[in-house]
Amino acid sequence: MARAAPGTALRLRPADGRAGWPGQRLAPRSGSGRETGERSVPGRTPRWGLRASCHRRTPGVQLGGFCPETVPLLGLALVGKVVTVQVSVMQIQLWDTAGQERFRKSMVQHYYRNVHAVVFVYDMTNLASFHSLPSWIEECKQHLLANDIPRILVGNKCDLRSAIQVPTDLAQKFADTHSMPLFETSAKNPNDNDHVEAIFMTLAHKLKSHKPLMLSQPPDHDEIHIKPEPKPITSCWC
Ligand SMILES: Nc1nc2c(ncn2[C@@H]2O[C@H](COP(=O)(O)OP(=O)(O)OP(=O)(O)O)[C@@H](O)[C@H]2O)c(=O)[nH]1
Repeated sequence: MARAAPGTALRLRPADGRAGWPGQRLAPRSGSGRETGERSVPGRTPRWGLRASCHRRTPGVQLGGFCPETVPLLGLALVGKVVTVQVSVMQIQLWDTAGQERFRKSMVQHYYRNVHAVVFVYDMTNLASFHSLPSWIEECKQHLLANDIPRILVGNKCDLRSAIQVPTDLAQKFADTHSMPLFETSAKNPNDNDHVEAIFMTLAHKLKSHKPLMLSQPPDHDEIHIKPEPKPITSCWC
């Protein structure tokens, strides 16, 4: 979602693969025909765990698993996911960008085109990542993302309790100031997988109510049926 701040941009596209989506151009096809892939684009301070959250680089995987990635992302990672929101089906593309500045410059314009939502991700064990959030919000503004598109704030690595540098009340205050729900989670802790998924389901709900980009096709597989919208929490799920 602007790179979720650091982070991830979400685009919705019809499941029938109609033209006009950047991901079509960029993403290799998986066996199922769903798109997953990666390409270069902007990012944030590296090593915040966004990739692990998005379970990138593995076509067809579910959101929420942990990828013990140790190599910095050099470009853009794209994860496709089909979700069912109430009676609607939508395909979500999560665009994870490189954390390193030098990989961001050339792709930044493309990256912000047709973004429908933003997940701002910071590393709870890295205060600098939290402090850079305003610059990511500003970057979204500069690229003309509408102020009212769905945005959420995610603190990752809450499993590293003894290393936490960003207290929940500080993050909550920031989230309130910017009218975003706050989630604190761990991409690593297997018990948190559902919670990571719940975060994206919250976003799906927000997207549904924000823009009726629902699909008419029934899903074939790899779908999530969701119930009432998960509530953001302000405490660690570990
Ligand atoms: N303990 C713990 N480690 C995590 C978690 N999420 C990610 N990591 C680790 O943090 C490192 C960075 O994770 P990535 O997902 O690659 O981070 P990134 O923000 O995408 O980094 P770039 O690819 O450089 O943009 C990896 O070694 C992950 O294994 C988490 O929730 N808990």
